[in-house]
Amino acid sequence: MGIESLSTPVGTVPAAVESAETGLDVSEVVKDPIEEAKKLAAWMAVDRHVLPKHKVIGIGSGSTVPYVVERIVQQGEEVNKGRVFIPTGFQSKELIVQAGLTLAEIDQFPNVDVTIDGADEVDQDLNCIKGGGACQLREKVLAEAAKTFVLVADYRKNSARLGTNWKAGVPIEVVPFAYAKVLLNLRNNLGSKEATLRMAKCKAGPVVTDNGNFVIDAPFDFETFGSPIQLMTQIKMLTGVVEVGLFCNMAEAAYFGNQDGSVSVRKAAGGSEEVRP
Ligand SMILES: O=C[C@H](O)[C@H](O)[C@H](O)COP(=O)(O)O
Repeated sequence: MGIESLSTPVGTVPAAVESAETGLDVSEVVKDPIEEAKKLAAWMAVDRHVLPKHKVIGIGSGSTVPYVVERIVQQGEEVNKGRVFIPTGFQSKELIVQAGLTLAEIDQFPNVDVTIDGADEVDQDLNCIKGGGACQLREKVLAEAAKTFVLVADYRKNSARLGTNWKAGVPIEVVPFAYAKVLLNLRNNLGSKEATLRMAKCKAGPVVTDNGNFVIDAPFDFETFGSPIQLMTQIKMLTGVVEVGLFCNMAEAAYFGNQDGSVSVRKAAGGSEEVRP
């Protein structure tokens, strides 16, 4: 296997890799610091929050979540055979199936023990922006259904205030026939002059979500992000909006993997810690 194939695509569980030249496992040699940070956060969150007593587990979306699944698999067949795993979209459904875990849907198990998910940016109060992968609707349903909702991310997502590093705006899922009206509302009434319909790559036309809807990305100024709950409410009130990628007062804890190998843990109840696994 060549070096160019070492990066872990979204949707796969990372595995050890072997150098064609030496026959040695080079996964420990070629390390991407951002991937390492994601893994650190994901593993620690699983170790602390996915306990043997937890039987219904929500699996989020994005490039950090494969490490969550990887760690859950490491807990062993015995504990996992008594569990069901609920996906937040196509990608996490594939992850669950490929890992040999038992897939279920939220309408079968509306009471979720714990959901672990990634984030695009998290503020000091654990409010976050999600939906960079257009999964925010199902993600919010699983976050809300869970007794415990936990965020995992690398250090780039750790901000004092939303809108600091994530400049793409708030992802908003809209019903297709209402997108133009909602765009006007966002630009003219809520001050998001740069709000745009998210266009697909490798497909002509817009991104279509797992629910058959469109996504608008709406940037807001720094001041507006000072009141994320108010902003979320205003956007959600626009008719045609299905869900807003602002998750406020939902997460119990957030884990951020750092470049130095430590993990910053922040809790909604207050308090933070720097842990070196
Ligand atoms: O729609 C996608 C999700 O909200 C992801 O959880 C979010 O974009 C973070 O993804 P990543 O772990 O790749 O940064």
